[in-house]
Amino acid sequence: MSLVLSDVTLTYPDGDTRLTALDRVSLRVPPGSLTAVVGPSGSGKSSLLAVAATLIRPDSGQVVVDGTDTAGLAPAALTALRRRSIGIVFQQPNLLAALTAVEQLQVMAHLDGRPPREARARALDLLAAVGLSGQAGRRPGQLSGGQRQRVTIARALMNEPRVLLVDEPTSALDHERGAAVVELLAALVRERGTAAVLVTHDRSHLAVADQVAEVGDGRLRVVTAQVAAPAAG
Ligand SMILES: Nc1ncnc2c1ncn2[C@@H]1O[C@H](COP(=O)(O)OP(=O)(O)OP(=O)(O)O)[C@@H](O)[C@H]1O
Repeated sequence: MSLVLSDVTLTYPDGDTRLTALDRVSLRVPPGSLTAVVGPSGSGKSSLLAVAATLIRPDSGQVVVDGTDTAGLAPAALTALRRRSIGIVFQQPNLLAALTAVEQLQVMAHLDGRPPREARARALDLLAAVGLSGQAGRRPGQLSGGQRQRVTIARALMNEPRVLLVDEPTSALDHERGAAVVELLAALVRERGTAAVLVTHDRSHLAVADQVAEVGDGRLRVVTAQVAAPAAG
């Protein structure tokens, strides 16, 4: 199992008391599968992703990424695990304005200390995989919204993460382009054996998911579990 959350509780300070954002949440995401997370605004979806990304430590419960229990890790080890094993795609494509598409990906490999020549070849392959071979030399200002979001997905996959966390990647796109991005995401994670979690408000995206989890009042309920646990990874 690439990502396991067990009995995770997360609270935030709220005046004199605490607000429970996640209440004993458990979720298992196998390699090569996509789990969609849906729920109303304020139900805890982003909190769930932040905990899975090890950006926030829960009050209690366990977060296991690629077999490593993150609870006991010091900040430096946590950063290394995150860089190596977790890819994150945010709602808004946060690309660097001055860099071309291929350079956006190369930066990730550079941060991870990978050789530049190998990184460039891999970056070009990934851009081809997301349908952008012709746009590798373009800067964000020369790309459409859907193309920019594809670059962020390719970038998140650059260091071959075991876990990919995606927060509402299509909120800036029209329905058709949004559906294309989500279908591409599902195909990529299956092909690469990545365990992906996709937060979405668009129920039409649920059709491509292997597992659908619904959050409400901090609780999480897996409403469909069709995950056949592919052998890869
Ligand atoms: N840093 C914080 N401090 C205090 N409360 C917070 C903080 N972040 C989130 N919350 C609260 O925790 C709850 C869950 O928030 P979260 O952002 O996880 O929901 P969400 O489902 O992602 O919402 P949306 O769909 O609107 O993005 C909300 O009640 C929110 O107000």
